[in-house]
This record gives sequence, C-alpha cells and structure tokens, in this order.
Amino acid sequence: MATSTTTTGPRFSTQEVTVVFFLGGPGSGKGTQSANLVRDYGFVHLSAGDLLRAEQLREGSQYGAMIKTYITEGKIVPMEVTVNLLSNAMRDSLDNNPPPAGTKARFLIDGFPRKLDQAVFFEETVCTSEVVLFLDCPEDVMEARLLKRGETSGRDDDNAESIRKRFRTFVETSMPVVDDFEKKGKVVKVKATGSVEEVYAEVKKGIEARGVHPR
Ligand SMILES: Nc1ncnc2c1ncn2[C@@H]1O[C@H](COP(=O)(O)OP(=O)(O)OP(=O)(O)O)[C@@H](O)[C@H]1O
Ligand SMILES: O=c1ccn([C@@H]2O[C@H](COP(=O)(O)O)[C@@H](O)[C@H]2O)c(=O)[nH]1
Repeated sequence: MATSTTTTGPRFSTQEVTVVFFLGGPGSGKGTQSANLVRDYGFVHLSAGDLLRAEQLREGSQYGAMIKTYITEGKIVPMEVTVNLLSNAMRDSLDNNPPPAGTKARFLIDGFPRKLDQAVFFEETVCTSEVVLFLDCPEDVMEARLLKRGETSGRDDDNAESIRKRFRTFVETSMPVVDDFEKKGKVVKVKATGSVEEVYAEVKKGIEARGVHPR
C-alpha cells in the first residue's frame, strides 16, 4: 500500500529571510533603535505590540477586548494570536515589498518573543532567528522614559500601575527567553542607558559582528 508522509516545518526558510528578534524591557528603547536599523540595514520592522494594538482596534476583531485587557494588565497575549499576526505580516511584506533581487528579506521583530513557549512555537512554525538583540536597561531609567512617553503616547499601559505590572512580567516571563537564547549563543547584549546615538553605535557594532551589514 502506498503511504504518504506530510512534513510540516517553518513557513519561511532561512535561505529566504533573516529574522532578528529585538528584546529589552519596556521603555529600553527598542522602537527608537528600530527606526535607525530600518534606515541603515534595510530591515522590515515588525513590532508585536503595534500589531496587537492594531488588531485591538480592527473593526470586527474577535480578539479586540481580550487584547486590551492583556495590554493594560501587562500580560502576554496567547501566543497563537501574536504569532499569526507576525507570520501574516511577514507574508504581506514579502509579497508587497520584496527585498532587492539576490538579497534576503530582513525582519526585525521588536518586543517578541516575550515568553519561552512563544519562542519555540515561532521558530518551529514561522522561522528560526539568526540573532537576538537585547537592550539592557535598569528599571528606574525605563520607568522615567515611559512616564515621559505617557504624557503624549495615548497608550493604555504608559501609566505607573501598568508599568509596574509590565516590569514584573518582563522579569518573570521574558528574561528567561533572553537567558535561553544566551545559552544558544545568539544574544547581542547592549547597554541602553546612554544617549540614542551612543546606544545605536553599540547596536551597530553588535549586529555587524554577527554578519549583518548596512544595505
Ligand atoms: N537612549 C535613550 N535616551 C533617552 N530616551 C530614550 C532613549 N531611547 C529611547 N528613549 C525614549 O524613551 C521612550 C521609550 O523608548 P521606546 O519607545 O523606543 O522604547 P521601547 O523599548 O520600544 O518601549 P515599549 O516596549 O514599551 O514599546 C521614548 O519616549 C523614547 O523617545
Ligand atoms: O509578543 C507580545 C508582545 C506584546 N504583548 C503585549 O503588548 C504590550 C505592549 O508591548 P510593547 O512591546 O511594549 O509595545 C505588552 O505589555 C503585552 O501586553 C504581548 O502580549 N505579546
């Protein structure tokens, strides 16, 4: 009798795309540095938080109310929702904004993965990461930045109570992800307390040492 085997694997191959995860506590400066990396290295920036906020506001979304609650509480939205948003955004980008001929698309995935199960699920079903960029910043610095950002951001979670919860989630749930990638030798750690320019200079050094050069 003929048999058939179905193999499932990541949706995108590392021959086709380069994925860099960008991690760091809330307010460490990931979004700010992402803009520099997009400009100089041709990354497509995908912020998991931005995708979730857009889904929260999308008319007809079955997840809107749930996402709002999780974000305000500083909790991690169930991984299937976030991974699906990221994976679809990668597909859209490859279809509508393909990289220059002969080059791989570069995705900078900001604020993800925030939990170990998300990291495993993403790498099994979407794509393996190449590098994990980690901004290391003390809580007092991040808190001051977030409270200042909260004066104009309009974000539901840029207030003292949500910030405290987000820090707790980061320490308890997200730092183990960084530690796990560190053991795998994938982490580029950058101190994030200097000026935007000083931090960027270290970010550039770190990723270029891993073979990612300006484009
Ligand atoms: N090196 C820096 N020095 C001073 N302020 C900074 C620096 N980097 C970022 N900021 C400011 O701190 C605030 C938080 O930065 P940013 O939004 O980039 O952080 P983030 O890590 O993306 O935060 P979140 O995860 O909460 O979205 C912003 O108002 C930004 O302008
Ligand atoms: O993978 C993720 C990323 C984010 N969230 C939720 O969104 C907020 C805001 O994220 P930012 O990166 O600061 O924009 C975060 O506190 C989580 O509640 C998530 O659930 N999963």
